[in-house]
Amino acid sequence: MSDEPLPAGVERRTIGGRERLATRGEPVYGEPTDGEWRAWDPSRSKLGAMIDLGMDVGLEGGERTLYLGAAAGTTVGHVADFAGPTYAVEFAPRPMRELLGVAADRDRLFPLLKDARRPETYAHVVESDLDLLVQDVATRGQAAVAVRNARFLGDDGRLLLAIKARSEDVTADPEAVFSDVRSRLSDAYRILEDRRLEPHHDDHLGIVATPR
Ligand SMILES: C[S@@+](CC[C@H](N)C(=O)[O-])C[C@H]1O[C@@H](n2cnc3c(N)ncnc32)[C@H](O)[C@@H]1O
Repeated sequence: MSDEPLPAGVERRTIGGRERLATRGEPVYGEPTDGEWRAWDPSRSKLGAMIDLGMDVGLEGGERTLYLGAAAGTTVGHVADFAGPTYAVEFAPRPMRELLGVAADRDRLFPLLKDARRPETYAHVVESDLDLLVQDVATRGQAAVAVRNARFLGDDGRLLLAIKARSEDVTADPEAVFSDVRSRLSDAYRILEDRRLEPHHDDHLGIVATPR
């Protein structure tokens, strides 16, 4: 838990007898609720973990957002509760079906069944000059995906990136993987902060960066 300011629309509230991160919206994954507020579980969300651990994510609320690796909408549902228009890219049809249900309750969430390695296939739909790019694809080549999608961010935009070490190389030392990712990202980004996401997620690195 930390004193970093939270984006408008994200609060620490007592739900179910303890203080938790929360956003206002329809429940998505059986999370505890209190009135309109629903708990944001950092152990099920890399972005939730980054915020809970006090990383300076630089969000204010209302950001125009591209989210890569949306899965069934656990995290992007929270993002769409506090952000502006939120484009959610996912390439697997099965989680996409659930994501469509999450979007049905959120008029700012736009699911796209697309491959994040091929941004040219959604560049005609997604706005440019975005405020925020969130990425959690957990597949090999995570840095390359972030670099390819930098084109959507405005000069002052933010990248909030989760890197899963085992997705790059199950046998490698996670610190060696993270060091390689930092170096590859430097083609397109300046890293502002990074930290490991334990105890919420083992062998993951959270990165806050801005375009070069
Ligand atoms: C760790 S899960 C994401 C969890 C999600 N971010 C959350 O917190 O709710 C990774 C997701 O990224 C998707 N994914 C992986 N590579 C992708 C790609 N190239 N394009 C689009 N989606 C991809 C996977 O299908 C999977 O659903």
